[in-house]
Amino acid sequence: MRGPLSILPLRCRSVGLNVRGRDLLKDVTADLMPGVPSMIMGPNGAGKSLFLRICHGLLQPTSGSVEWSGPAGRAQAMVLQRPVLLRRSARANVIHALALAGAPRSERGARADAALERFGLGAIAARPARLLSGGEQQRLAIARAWALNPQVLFLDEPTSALDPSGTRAVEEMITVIAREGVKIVMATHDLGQARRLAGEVLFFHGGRLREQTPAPAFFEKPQTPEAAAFLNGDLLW
Ligand SMILES: Nc1ncnc2c1ncn2[C@@H]1O[C@H](COP(=O)(O)OP(=O)(O)OP(=O)(O)O)[C@@H](O)[C@H]1O
Repeated sequence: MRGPLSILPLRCRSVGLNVRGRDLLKDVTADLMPGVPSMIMGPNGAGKSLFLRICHGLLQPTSGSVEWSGPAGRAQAMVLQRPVLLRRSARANVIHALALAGAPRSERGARADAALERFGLGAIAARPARLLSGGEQQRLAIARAWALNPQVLFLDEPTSALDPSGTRAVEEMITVIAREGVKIVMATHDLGQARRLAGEVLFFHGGRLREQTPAPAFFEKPQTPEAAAFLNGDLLW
């Protein structure tokens, strides 16, 4: 774990999100602990993205509470499915994020270079970020988030728009980052990907957390019929 004080566990208690009378999330209670990657799984519309957004602080729940164990401010970051990149070079995108995070001006260039090199992106540093391929853009967005030294990194379906080689490259980055001690919390509905990356699975269906289970047990013997149907390819929403 980086930094002296861990912001984990993240404690979600009876979290609900009701929009115009509809429960998009209901009674979600979970602890996100330091350690292995947590995969947020479930069919389309299950509430995975909403849960991540609430954990990250982009959305406020309408009931319940979400509490970090320490000052979380800049110690947690999120990468979206389609990352937002500025109309600047790849390197300038990382430098801009470091500036927003308050990194001293004198350090930004070196830290940006280190982040790009760390993930094999040195060759694209000077290229306009918006003209990179989808896979390169996603890797840049993850490198940019990593450059901020987060303790927790939320990823919302980071490979859903990528081809197999782009997906593999992103998964390799995520594995490296997780091994460094950064807590990964990631939504995916790609079963193969979840098997490759998950330490535990939080399975959502219909806005509810149906189970939170260590990955091997989830894939071998899920606790709920909905998760079993999902693993079988029979649960589409
Ligand atoms: N701002 C909103 N207002 C109303 N409904 C919303 C809003 N955002 C999401 N929803 C609905 O909430 C449900 C859960 O959405 P969410 O994006 O969390 O699903 P998901 O599990 O991430 O699905 P997918 O795998 O398709 O991305 C969906 O039915 C969605 O249409």
